[in-house]
Amino acid sequence: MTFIDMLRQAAIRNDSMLCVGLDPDPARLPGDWQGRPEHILDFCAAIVDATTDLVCAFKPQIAYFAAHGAEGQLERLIAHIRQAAPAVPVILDAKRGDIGSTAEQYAREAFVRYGADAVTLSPFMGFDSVAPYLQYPGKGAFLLCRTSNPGGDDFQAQRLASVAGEPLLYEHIAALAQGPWNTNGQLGLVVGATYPQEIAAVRRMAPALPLLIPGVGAQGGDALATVRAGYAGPGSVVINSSRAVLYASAGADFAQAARAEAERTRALLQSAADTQA
Ligand SMILES: O=c1ccn([C@@H]2O[C@H](COP(=O)(O)O)[C@@H](O)[C@H]2O)c(=O)[nH]1
Repeated sequence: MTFIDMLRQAAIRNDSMLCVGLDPDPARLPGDWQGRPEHILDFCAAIVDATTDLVCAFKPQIAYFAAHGAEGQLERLIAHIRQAAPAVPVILDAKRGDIGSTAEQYAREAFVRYGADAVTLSPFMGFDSVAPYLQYPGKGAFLLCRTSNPGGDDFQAQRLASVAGEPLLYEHIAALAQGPWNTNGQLGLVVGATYPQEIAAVRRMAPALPLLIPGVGAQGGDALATVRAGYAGPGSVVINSSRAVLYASAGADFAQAARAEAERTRALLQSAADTQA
């Protein structure tokens, strides 16, 4: 089954557009695990177990594992998700972008070593830096388009005088992903919940692409405006929340608190979709 099909089916089955982001910071682990990176897997597995029926995807952020020499724990975590939630896709947030020969290795890392269903990529180095990921049939690739951080303005909001119609850079990326770059229907776009107007603009340009939307929760993005701007049916938006779910409680009840926060966020997002329908 392709990533796109898996995402749509998980969204329908769990009635959810929520993606729980797995960004385990050892300094914020609960109780006795605090400051102990060897418990990253224990922590993330407990979060996964508490939320499997509430999400359309899980998104581990590779930096939180690699920074602590915990790549082995990331491998075991993804294997755990396969067992605990076989129908929920895994999006590896790696934001890779390099020349083709190196990209081949990064693609192998994401899809063979970790067995992820989709990966995040920077399109900055052009199509040949993206193409190696498209050699894996059915796997997904989300291109950074209009990121959630304020510094995204520095490049993404600049006008491209060299392209007909003078689009902004992020609009150009959306047009490429919707059109010539999407050779096998594997691409999606990353658009921040902190910029709902830009989500709407991207949705107009790319009506069929899945949008990975971080920025609700800890970054303060407007969840309702996000859904209204981007939702186009099950699997069309993957709205990520990491810290707000992971660290809902620092105590022994951390997994229950994560579930409660995930339930609250899922319901909020669904309410916006329901009022739109
Ligand atoms: O534009 C982007 C792209 C990726 N991210 C990633 O999403 C999560 C957000 O975490 P929160 O704790 O919910 O703020 C994190 O892994 C980022 O690396 C993003 O925030 N913005």
